[in-house]
Amino acid sequence: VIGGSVAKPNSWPWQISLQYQSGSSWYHTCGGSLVRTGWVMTAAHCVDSARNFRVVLGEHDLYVNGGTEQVISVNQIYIHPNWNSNNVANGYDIALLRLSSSASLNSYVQLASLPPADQILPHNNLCYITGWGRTSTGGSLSDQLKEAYLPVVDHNTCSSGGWWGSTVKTTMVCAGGYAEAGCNGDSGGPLNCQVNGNYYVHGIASFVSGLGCDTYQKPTVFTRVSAYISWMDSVSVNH
Ligand SMILES: CC(C)c1ccc(NC(=O)[C@@H]2CCCN2C(=O)[C@H](CCCC[NH3+])NC(=O)C(F)(F)F)cc1
Repeated sequence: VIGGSVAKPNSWPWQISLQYQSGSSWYHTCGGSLVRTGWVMTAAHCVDSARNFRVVLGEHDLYVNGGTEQVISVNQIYIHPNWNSNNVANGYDIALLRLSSSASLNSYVQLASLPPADQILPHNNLCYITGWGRTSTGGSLSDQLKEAYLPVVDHNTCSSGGWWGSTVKTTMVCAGGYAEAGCNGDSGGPLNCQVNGNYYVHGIASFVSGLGCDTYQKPTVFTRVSAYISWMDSVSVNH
């Protein structure tokens, strides 16, 4: 996350850290959201490599054991069937992770609220991106979970010339401030949007400009969660 600030610990209790094993160590690679006690929602591009993954819930500082963490291994990965790892602009950058055991819900670990199917937020709707991603383009990951104010940029604006053009589809949500943005390592994490006073996860961090995370008129692009409610229901009801 570029800009914004360190979040109050566990104030986004559905946020998870997705980690992969290399040797005997584990590394943060992406964010994600707990959507059922046994299911995590993340980006397809986070899990389309043959790696061993685990999920850390109730996390704040990646390098400090705060005593609220729950570490659970990933049993099964369900990537959207239409996902094409060679073309993130096609969309479908969404995956569901089946956990090997159920998370215990408490004040540090809670389920995300998902929007109703097909809900589209208005321009400038209040949203926050959260994550442990790079804090500057090419910089290092954040030790502690960060949050940044990222208002919605409607499709009309986001897909216009000089902005993302036709790279952005209606199955995506754009959000961006001027100094604030998602960055590498925030992938898969939530865009937390306030609707009638409550926060809903409306986006899954998908891509930013290859020229830099906070490039002018290239807001952060998220998978639009409300476009995939039926797919998620079909996966979880059948597995
Ligand atoms: C032209 C279009 C298809 C396109 C647009 C932007 C990109 N951006 C990128 O590839 C930049 C550079 C480093 C990783 N990155 C990203 O945008 C990565 C992964 C993208 C998945 C594609 N492999 N995503 C993120 O950093 C984010 F925003 F989710 F936190 C790639 C392709």
